[in-house]
Amino acid sequence: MKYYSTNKNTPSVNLKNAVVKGLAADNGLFMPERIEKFNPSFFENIQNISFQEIAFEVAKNFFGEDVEEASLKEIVYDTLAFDCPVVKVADNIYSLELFHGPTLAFKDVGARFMARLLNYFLVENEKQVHVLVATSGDTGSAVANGFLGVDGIHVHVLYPKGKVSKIQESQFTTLGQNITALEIDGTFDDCQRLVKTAFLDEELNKKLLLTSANSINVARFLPQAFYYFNAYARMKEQGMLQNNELVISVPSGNFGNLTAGLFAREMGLPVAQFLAANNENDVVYEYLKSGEYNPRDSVETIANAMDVGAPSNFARILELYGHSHEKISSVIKGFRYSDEQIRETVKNVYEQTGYLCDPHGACGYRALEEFLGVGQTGVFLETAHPAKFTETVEGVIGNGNVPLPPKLAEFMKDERRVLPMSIDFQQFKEYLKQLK
Ligand SMILES: N[C@@H](CCOP(=O)(O)O)C(=O)O
Repeated sequence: MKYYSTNKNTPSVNLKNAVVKGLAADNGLFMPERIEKFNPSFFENIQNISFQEIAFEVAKNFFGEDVEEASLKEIVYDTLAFDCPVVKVADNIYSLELFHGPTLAFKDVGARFMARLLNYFLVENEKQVHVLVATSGDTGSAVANGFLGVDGIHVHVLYPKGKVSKIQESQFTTLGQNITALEIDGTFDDCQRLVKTAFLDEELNKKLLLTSANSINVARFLPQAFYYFNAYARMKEQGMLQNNELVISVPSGNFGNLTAGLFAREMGLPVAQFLAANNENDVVYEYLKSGEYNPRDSVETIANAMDVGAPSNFARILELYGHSHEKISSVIKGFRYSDEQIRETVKNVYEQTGYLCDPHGACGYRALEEFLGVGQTGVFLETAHPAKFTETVEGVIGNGNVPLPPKLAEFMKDERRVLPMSIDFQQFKEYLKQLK
């Protein structure tokens, strides 16, 4: 399969190149040249198929021509060493819990898959690979953990100083080994700008093998489609759909997660409607309403992983629907919530149902509550474990007792080690130039 750039100013590449380069040479995002539809019979029996089997079928659609079947199967099965269950929260509202992986956030699926696929492609490669990753909270830890201790790969995590939760920060600043945390005096968008500029810098690219592990990278982004298929299967299996239309609500920041859902729909997954639930970083929300897209600097919110002012994957959404505002705004409905509304939702859902949402999941839940009509069933993506946001969540539910899962407590033990850096690209470049 060939991958072309959304900017269409550079030749298409094969999967290996798309994964190893991350970003296209013309600053566009790679898109697969085809999206294969499943035969409708696949969905008739999907409830009888396991998560790993479903994921393997989806993976074959994208990667089957470029990765040997047995290896692809091993990569998929090894990636999904944990479950992504669907649980009932309220009448017709379900949570797709994506926080049962090693770093307790949805990024574990894509990051683990990418780490394994990169390893498959680089087996013969002698050169050290430098993975540059910008994070507003969750990607950094998932990528750091996915690549921890992997020979020949060094991960550099850029995160905005003071703008991620304490636990999120400890998850990528305490690991040491082949993981370096760069504390950037700016926003997530500044971090993303620095890494994208590095990918396009000729001098750096002559010297170093640089790649991205953000959802820019197709190997990080496409596997996120796995859990949409599995959610449908498990809901069907447990009689949660009852012939109702399925509405999926996605807390959205860089829009990789929602875009993966759109790809799943293009492959035939029966989804009636997607909801994009934003915090106050609402550039896509505005686009959906008006057709005007004006990226701008992000603002800080309590749903910090979604503090993105220039979402990378918007380019893929435009491409998927031929840049038609009409099509995009019919498939995706936008919702936007203030910090106050997010707190209110965490509290109300907890008091009314006993379910504790994290601030991002709360946006997803609220969008469903506002949108769902008769004959529809909704599922929201619970993108991270609420304990990753104890500072916020405990204050809201008035209960200083959100138990810290042992996996998270482990990260809090070690010493935090960071390299402070400004948003000046030259400083970042000097740092990269001294690497081997
Ligand atoms: N929400 C992210 C921001 C980066 O998104 P990605 O999906 O492109 O890696 C985070 O938590 O870091």
